[in-house]
Amino acid sequence: MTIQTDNFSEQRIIAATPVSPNEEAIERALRPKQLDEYVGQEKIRDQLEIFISAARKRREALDHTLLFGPPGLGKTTLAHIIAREMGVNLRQTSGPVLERAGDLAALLTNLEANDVLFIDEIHRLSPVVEEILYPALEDYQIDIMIGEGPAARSVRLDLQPFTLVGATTRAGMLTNPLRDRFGIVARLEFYTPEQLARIVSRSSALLHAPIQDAGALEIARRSRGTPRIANRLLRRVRDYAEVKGTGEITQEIADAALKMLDVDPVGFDLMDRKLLEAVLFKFNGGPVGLDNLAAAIGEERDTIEDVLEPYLIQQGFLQRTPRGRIATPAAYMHFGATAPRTSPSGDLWG
Ligand SMILES: Nc1ncnc2c1ncn2[C@@H]1O[C@H](COP(=O)(O)OP(=O)(O)OP(=O)(O)O)[C@@H](O)[C@H]1O
Ligand SMILES: [Mg+2]
Repeated sequence: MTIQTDNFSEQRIIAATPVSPNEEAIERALRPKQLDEYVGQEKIRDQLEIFISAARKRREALDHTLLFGPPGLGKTTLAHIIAREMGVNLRQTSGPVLERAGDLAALLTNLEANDVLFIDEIHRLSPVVEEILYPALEDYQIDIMIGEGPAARSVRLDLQPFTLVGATTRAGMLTNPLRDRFGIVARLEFYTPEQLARIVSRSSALLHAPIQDAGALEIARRSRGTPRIANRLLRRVRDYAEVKGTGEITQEIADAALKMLDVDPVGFDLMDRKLLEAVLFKFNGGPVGLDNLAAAIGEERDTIEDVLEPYLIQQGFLQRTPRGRIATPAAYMHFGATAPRTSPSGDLWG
């Protein structure tokens, strides 16, 4: 089987981003609507519960909230939950969509008291739009220019108090002044297999697909810590169960279906294996720089950094060092190879 590498995420079964508009519609249907349906991320949930109930008691807007973490971990879901728990409207937009200052001004002036403005990919706001946002966040005011040329003048408008919820896969790419204006900063973590199994079971109930606990756990273990992937694998396994089995998702059915999809027992697909094999065998375990790695596997830097690497690093197969990426002994073991006794930096592996 050959894989096109220029837009692999469109066909990659374990892509962490939605693969089609159709998938987004399915996701909406599976999305938890309240905080107590939201699985995992306990720390964030506990904090939000307190902050939301305090804000509601005071009848104030919730503090501006930044959600960050790899794709598919539930940022958009959480933004919707926040608005719902606050009992307010949610207006949604994204960094790249807001091209001109006027686009943002139009949104801001239409907000009602304590509403949530959700800006996805907030690290991609243009500087002119960001300028408008600062006073809006701080004082609920914006300055807009009316007219052009010598007759132009600036008018100050008062806004209703509101909550900005920003989401990003790249907190490091936010400008400091923007980051400083968020009172609540929540970093989403990868989910454990047990948490993902709960998500899979909940989703199968919503899809009316019978599933055994062991089947849910098998899907969960192979979902790269990511609910979006778990829900996608569930849908493919359900197809397999309906055609090749009785319809019920058992561990055997899940295992066979995922094998067929080339998702290995730890959830790596062809792209993960390609990346790790390149580090291990083309670059002798590293260190290898991001650009060299990107060229070797025919993938974009951003995709490697945002989508592929975070899980490999979190699982301890890969490390980022100042001199580049290095493969760990776990990576050697996964491919049945023997790790060198010393790490690429010269230390003995612990
Ligand atoms: N904590 C959770 N509990 C249950 N389901 C979840 C949870 N988090 C995410 N999901 C499911 O995973 C899907 C993807 O989540 P969501 O769209 O919120 O991710 P995201 O972080 O916004 O991704 P992206 O970075 O691509 O925008 C949702 O449709 C939802 O069904
Ligand atoms: Mg999202």
